[in-house]
Amino acid sequence: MDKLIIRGGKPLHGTIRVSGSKNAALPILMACILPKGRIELTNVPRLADIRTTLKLLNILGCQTWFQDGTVTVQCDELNSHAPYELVKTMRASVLCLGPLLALLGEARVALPGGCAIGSRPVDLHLKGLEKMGAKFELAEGYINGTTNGLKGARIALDMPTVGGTEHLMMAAALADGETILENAAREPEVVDLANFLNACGARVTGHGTSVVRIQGVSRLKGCSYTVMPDRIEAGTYLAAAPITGGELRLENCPAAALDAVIMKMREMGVSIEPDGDSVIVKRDGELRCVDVSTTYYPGFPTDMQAQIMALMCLGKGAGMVEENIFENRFMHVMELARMGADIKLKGRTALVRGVDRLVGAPVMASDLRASASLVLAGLAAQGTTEVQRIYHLDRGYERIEEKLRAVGADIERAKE
Ligand SMILES: CC(=O)N[C@H]1[C@@H](OP(=O)(O)OP(=O)(O)OC[C@H]2O[C@@H](n3ccc(=O)[nH]c3=O)[C@H](O)[C@@H]2O)O[C@H](CO)[C@@H](O)[C@@H]1O
Ligand SMILES: C=C(OP(=O)(O)O)C(=O)O
Repeated sequence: MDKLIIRGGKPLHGTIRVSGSKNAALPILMACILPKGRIELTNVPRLADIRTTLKLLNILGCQTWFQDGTVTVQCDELNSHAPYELVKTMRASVLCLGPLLALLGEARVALPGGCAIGSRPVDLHLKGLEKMGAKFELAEGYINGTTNGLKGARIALDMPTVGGTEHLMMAAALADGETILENAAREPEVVDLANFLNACGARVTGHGTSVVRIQGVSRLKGCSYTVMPDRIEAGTYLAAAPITGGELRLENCPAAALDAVIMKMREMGVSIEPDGDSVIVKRDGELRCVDVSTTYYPGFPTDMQAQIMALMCLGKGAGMVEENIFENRFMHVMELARMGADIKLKGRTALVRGVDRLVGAPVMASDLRASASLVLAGLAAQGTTEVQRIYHLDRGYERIEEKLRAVGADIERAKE
């Protein structure tokens, strides 16, 4: 297992290019099952989750090639079994269920894993597919699904689930008739998937609003498509400049998709100025603690909660961080405390009181964004921080230590 060793206290200066979005690329790759014909995706990040997805596509019968950020996929003969070994590491792999049902009328997909941040059921995915005419049995950790043909339906989601909205959009793309998704997720990655499906010949409208309409078509064709930049990777580097007292230019930064994060950071005393497709970020006076409450897009994203908390650890005053999406997404709190942070946890809320300094310590990464918050804290801390179990980080951050080293961080990867 790898760990990161960070000797902190060095202000970061320079340019970081934001990679393609993991959370857009994963569902788009799963949707590559649907079209007949070759698909070329550019701006795909080199991440553990992408490699896992490509392996899963191979097992499902697709041919894949991945070079220099471009993935080519061709799926001719499909088979319907997604095994536990691959699905367990990555929740997004459950998204192959709907496309397989649409194309083959049957699918056997292991119940998914993913980050340990809550129970993360897929009941809304299954309920929606059932409304479209699928039947499911759960046995031995597998979802066994069958259908005599998916049919368009009106589906009102109990909550605007991102994966659920994506899953049902994919299945509906080849269903018979119109599907209307109400209370749909509005996240930019949902919009990116809809744009990809439309580039393949699907008829999706309303994406980016809470009512998405999908008029089923009989077949989809191949296409070329560029994946959107990663708003959460960008947000993490937005925090890296002020936490170290440096100044960064982030190229290819999806600023519009980061509105809520940028507004909060400005409230904290961070200057973020757009410059074409880049932003320039630095501290603007003293850092201040603020209140943050995670919610659905366009609100403050849960995937940035741990990183903004790391930044608040060094702010003046106190602020409340409320986590409203996942019930167990505060695993970074204990680790940040080991570095000298003052955080009190009560249920879904963390009270952060800013301290003058953090001190390096050995810490354990528990999930993807918790790991990112520990790296940020380590960059700012005095002394050496060792972040253990960084395989979580490798799921979502492309070449993180290279990118940070290039802007002046003292960070290296070593074996645990
Ligand atoms: C690969 C990917 O894109 N992951 C993102 C996606 O995850 P994911 O798609 O899993 O997140 P959802 O929006 O589905 O989950 C939101 C909430 O709904 C609950 N829920 C969801 C589905 C369901 O069938 N039943 C149910 O109860 C979940 O447990 C959670 O509490 O959106 C999350 C919320 O923005 C992000 O944190 C993840 O980074
Ligand atoms: C929680 C995340 O990913 P996943 O849904 O793949 O576990 C994330 O990207 O922060």
